Amino acid sequence: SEGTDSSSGDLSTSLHLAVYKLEPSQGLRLGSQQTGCELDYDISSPQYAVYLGTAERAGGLRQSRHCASSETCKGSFLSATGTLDLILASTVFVPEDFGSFQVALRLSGSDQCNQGGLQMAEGKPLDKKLLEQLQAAGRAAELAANPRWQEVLQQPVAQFPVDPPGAASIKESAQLLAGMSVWGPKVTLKTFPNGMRGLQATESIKQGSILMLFPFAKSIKLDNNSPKSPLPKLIPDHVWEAHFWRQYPYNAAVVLLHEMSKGAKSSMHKYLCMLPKAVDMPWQWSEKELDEMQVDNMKGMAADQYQRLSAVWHVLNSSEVSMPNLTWEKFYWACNIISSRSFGMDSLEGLANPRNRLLVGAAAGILGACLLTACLKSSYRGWFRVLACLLLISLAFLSGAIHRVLENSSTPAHFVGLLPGVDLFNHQALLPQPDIYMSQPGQPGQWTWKKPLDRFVRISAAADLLPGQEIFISYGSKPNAELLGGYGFLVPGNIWDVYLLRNFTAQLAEASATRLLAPFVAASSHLESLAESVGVPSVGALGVNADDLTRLQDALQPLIVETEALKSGMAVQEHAATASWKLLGQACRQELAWKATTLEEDEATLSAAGDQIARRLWNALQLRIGHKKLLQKCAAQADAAIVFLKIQQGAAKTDLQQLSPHAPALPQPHSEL
Ligand SMILES: C[S@@+](CC[C@H](N)C(=O)[O-])C[C@H]1O[C@@H](n2cnc3c(N)ncnc32)[C@H](O)[C@@H]1O
Repeated sequence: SEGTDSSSGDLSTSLHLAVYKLEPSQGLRLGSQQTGCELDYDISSPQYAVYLGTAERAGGLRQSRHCASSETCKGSFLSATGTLDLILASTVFVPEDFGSFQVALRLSGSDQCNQGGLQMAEGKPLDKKLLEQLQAAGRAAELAANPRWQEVLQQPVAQFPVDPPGAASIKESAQLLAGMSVWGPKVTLKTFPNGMRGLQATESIKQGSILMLFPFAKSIKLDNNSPKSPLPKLIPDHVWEAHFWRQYPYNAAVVLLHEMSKGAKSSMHKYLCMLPKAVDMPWQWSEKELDEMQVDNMKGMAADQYQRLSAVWHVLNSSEVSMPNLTWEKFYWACNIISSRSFGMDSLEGLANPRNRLLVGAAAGILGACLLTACLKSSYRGWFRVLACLLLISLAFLSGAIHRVLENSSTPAHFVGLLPGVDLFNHQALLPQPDIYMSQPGQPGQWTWKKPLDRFVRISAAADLLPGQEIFISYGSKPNAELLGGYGFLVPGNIWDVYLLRNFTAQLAEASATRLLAPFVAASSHLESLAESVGVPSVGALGVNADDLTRLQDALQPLIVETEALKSGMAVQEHAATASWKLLGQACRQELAWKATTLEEDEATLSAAGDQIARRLWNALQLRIGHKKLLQKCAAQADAAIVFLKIQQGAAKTDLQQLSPHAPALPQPHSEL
């Protein structure tokens, strides 16, 4: 029943059962008007962790109890000194849809307790003070149980609703998920307050325990390296081989489209209904929108992506391919889906191949049957029977050995696939460690199909997880531009963010034109090794974040020493350290000066736009704000290093104020170096 309810009668002997639906920030209040009554409660299968408390009518919490989700929560409260209210509330994360509870209550005590019965008020906001008390009690317990929770609570929540709507509603999706082959009893699907669909722990999960299993066979997948067409009837091998669409993500998109074309007949139909209707990628943005990112190569990258898509689309429409009813919109949707939610998986061919497994099994079976017959047939001579029996025993060991030989000689295959359920975890970019890892303990975010017969994708907890907590996986240590380009989202405050110093080579050349670095710049191999040493494979642009900067300086300094020493034969160690830091600081400031707007202006634009801001503009602004903060930080770090060196070198009188970390002032070109 829903709504206000009350009951009367002999409550000391009757159980009152009610199912209540609660709204966010609301509680269920059940009360007795009498003193000295005992209220037994029995709450079965709450969907979320709840707090129960009793309160005096005048306010103030008297007793409280935390009930974990899926725990059957039983106990009793006594209304010792006055009237008693039983309050049910979810506190830590008040879910949007609080769900339904079955609450069984039994009121006993004196006859007085029956008078007035149980008053039930549903859907009324809880007394603020009481709720705060409950929250404080609940949080204190949870914080004490897991200090990591503090970090999680402090994470900023993105204001913008980041997820595109799914084809199915969250409720439908949860039902669909339950009907699929995903095992994950402690995990539930949810839309979080920031509008993002993701997975939430419904109860405490211990570090290392498995929280989700998914059979590999139920995924939509293909071998990423295979030259053969996965759909030879629709796309002949020679067409498949001839085009670059054999590459990710186009190859897997074609397989997804084929699965979609089966409609309700597809074995993956439930999963397909859960996929987002649209994923917005930068290649779909207008030039003006791309400009808002203030990243040089974005337009080029977007144009390149669009051209590749168009080329594949062109071949798909040719007479050699028979994929009817395919539209451009469906095609690029599939590519975007693969790009934003597929997994790469290494597997072992050989035994992993079901046909090979069948062959090994059949051969062992036939041999075993022959030997068994030989064992049992009395017509054979005694010694032969003994030998046959021994062989039979060793067959068991033999099959194990064959297995191992095949396993070791198997070639690894790289699959790309969609893993239903597993693809509902969102990306953690605010903490270095994700909450979960896949299959291989100790290597969060990476996994290999170690055992060929291991047919389940396993998701295990990388830390203790608390009820109500969103569970994040890692998509890799990706900077925001890469997240935006490959997945259509970014994370403000992303700890992996990197800024590509454009034309760093040119800046070096400029710096060296008159002085130091001429031979160094001339030797492009030097530059390449420099780029490699900071983990950025491209020449001409170097990625910087605070860590890279130190590594970059480390790499730059000996080269300056080398060059200068060659020129003058002097020991230039000290000068080179300062020079390399100056060069880096200058590069960061130069980059900031090239931007069309300042950080302050961007932040003002963002806050002026408010909640109604267009999604693309929000993404572009967040990207460029993040970049500018990074550049300022790097410039400040370079300044600090120079000050430190000066102090070290005894060039006292250094005024720290002089080198303000955020000073936009530009060093003159060719200055001092
Ligand atoms: C593998 S899916 C994750 C599940 C997805 N939220 C859903 O409901 O289908 C990847 C997509 O989720 C969203 N996403 C994942 N992690 C995110 C994050 N940290 N911030 C914002 N959006 C995120 C992006 O839309 C991304 O393209």
